[in-house]
Amino acid sequence: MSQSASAEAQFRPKLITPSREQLAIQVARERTLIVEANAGAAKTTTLALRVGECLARGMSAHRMMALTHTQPACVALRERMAQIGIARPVVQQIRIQTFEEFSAEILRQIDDRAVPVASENEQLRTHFWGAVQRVEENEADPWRDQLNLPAIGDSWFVEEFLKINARLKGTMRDVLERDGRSASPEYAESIGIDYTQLRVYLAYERIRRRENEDTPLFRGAMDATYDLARHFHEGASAEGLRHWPAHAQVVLVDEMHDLNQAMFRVLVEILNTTKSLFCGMGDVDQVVHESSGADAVFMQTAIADHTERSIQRYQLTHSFRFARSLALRAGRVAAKPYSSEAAHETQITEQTFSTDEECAALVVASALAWKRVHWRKMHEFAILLRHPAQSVLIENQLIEHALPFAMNGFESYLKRPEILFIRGLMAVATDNMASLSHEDTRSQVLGALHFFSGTRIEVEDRPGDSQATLLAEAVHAVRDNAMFLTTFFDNQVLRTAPPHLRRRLEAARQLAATHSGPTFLDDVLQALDIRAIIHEAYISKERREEALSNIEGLKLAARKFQSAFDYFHFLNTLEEKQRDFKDSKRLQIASIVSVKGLEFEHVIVPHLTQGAFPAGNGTSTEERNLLYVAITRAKRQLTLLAHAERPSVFMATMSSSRRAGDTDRAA
Ligand SMILES: Nc1ncnc2c1ncn2[C@@H]1O[C@H](COP(=O)(O)OP(=O)(O)OP(=O)(O)O)[C@@H](O)[C@H]1O
Repeated sequence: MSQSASAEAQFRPKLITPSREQLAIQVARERTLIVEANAGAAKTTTLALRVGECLARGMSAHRMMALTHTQPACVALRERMAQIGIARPVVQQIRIQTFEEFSAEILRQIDDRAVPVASENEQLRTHFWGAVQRVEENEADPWRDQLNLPAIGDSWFVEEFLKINARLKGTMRDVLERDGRSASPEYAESIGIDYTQLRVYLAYERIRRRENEDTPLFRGAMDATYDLARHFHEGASAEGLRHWPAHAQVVLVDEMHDLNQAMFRVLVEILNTTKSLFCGMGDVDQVVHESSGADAVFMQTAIADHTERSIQRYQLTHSFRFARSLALRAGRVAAKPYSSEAAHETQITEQTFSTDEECAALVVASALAWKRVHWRKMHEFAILLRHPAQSVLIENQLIEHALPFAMNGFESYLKRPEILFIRGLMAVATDNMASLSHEDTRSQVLGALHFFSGTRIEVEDRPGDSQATLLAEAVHAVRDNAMFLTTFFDNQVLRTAPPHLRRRLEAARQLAATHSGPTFLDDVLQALDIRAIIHEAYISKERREEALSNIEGLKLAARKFQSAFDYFHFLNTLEEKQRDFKDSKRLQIASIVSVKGLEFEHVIVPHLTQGAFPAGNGTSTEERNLLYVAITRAKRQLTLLAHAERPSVFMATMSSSRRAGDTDRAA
């Protein structure tokens, strides 16, 4: 096959020599290809090779299109095409878009007016609180007694809502499954969500879609794909739409494993209305967006089931990103054949720890060792975490060792609401805003004070204004003037906090204003009864535990300073300094999900403890896929840190015959 495919190929790439697997895909004559590829096995590059081949055979770039999930993926695909020798002006003619951009472009011809895009979650929050208000005021709801509406500012509820919103739209479940049924608690349960959340979702969608008019009021992330998919689902046709790719000859989809129902519905419409050659690339073991409806099923028979096409399957099994040592482990995790054609080595190191402090110390030692050799390339060192709370001790130690870092996928623990709440309280108690010098930090602190104390903002002469509007104004005010925080605390927080909480807030403020010394922070937290505050503020057990670990981390770090004030001032200076560092000088602390598709020279995966990673008792597919994504980001070095007594079951999965502490070098 390799010789004939090679002889048949009319496109000769620059810089690389395609492997046998790549060549087979490059020249394949079948109309509908699905390529199952391993991580780092050159999906993007091979799509570029196929484009090169189609161009060499006389097809026009104007009639080619590629759909991806993210902007960086579009850029990467264009870059890869140029790298292998497709002229840049030709690359520019190819329609390469995210599903969302494509859908938005098509909808512009369908909408009867321009629809604003709400790109920030902050913008959606206002509509979200509007939806909560609607549900609250709806006396006609027969299941009203089953509602459990959030207090204004409950960021956990908003966060959950945003996830549910993404999931219901990604899976289109409410569109596909309601079928005339009423939105009852029973129905909510059948689609796996809480009744209150369902009600809020429906109210939110009514606001967004102007009580179900055709053209919505606004679109949030992924709403264009959902709206277009619904448009087709309701029977509308793509015919006659000016920017519809009716004449497309080549249609490509990268990261096909991340397709959800809404994207798939749009893709089906393209496949059914064109005579195009289709090639979709994906890795079923990289599905980690199940929560927004991503489903490997769309790489299986779905296309054959919904179009007239029959599918031909190909594979890409050799990694070019990392060497055989890691390919073997990745293959064991995903239970599939995996080899490597990388020209470099990948070193794998396994170490054990007995306490979380020890684990953090190993991470930092590894980062320092990397820095000694590669100080210019700190951004190529990535610490990949399964849970946000795992960053606490690591951040503390990185700060101690003056190692700058950037966070990806979640906030630094010092920016999480419970810590901001304490920082705000301290600043107010001492009437000194010097530790909150940045306006962003101040506005986050105000939000945290508001949230944890359950404040209901009241402004004279404006009884009709919504809480969301008043809060937004308060945030605006504190950005301009730091001292506004004290005004807000006195006039809003203390005035409306329930009596038991007000007493505790006043006691903590008093203590903070008059005491100092090593036990100072512990005493203030005790006066506050921070446990009770966290318990009241968060509904989820997981979130409460995470908040308490964040507080413990804060206490530990503050103990190393003369007083907690010194620590908060130190933090402030550090925040200022971190802003000055170029991204290339900062190592990365990231959630695994946020680094999909990226690669780093050195990846470290700490906290491989049974119960932490995999979380809970199980080894669900999602946990396994997360591990797979994490380890396959490494190019030259992978460090795995496992608990000495309770190692993650994944350690055994990955290395059948290795002992902990072994260092493995293989080409
Ligand atoms: N034939 C080849 N010879 C050498 N290197 C190659 C070849 N094909 C691709 N590569 C290199 O392999 C690396 C990984 O390729 P690519 O990014 O396309 O993988 P991917 O499958 O899209 O990754 P992921 O699974 O993370 O999304 C790139 O650095 C690319 O330049």
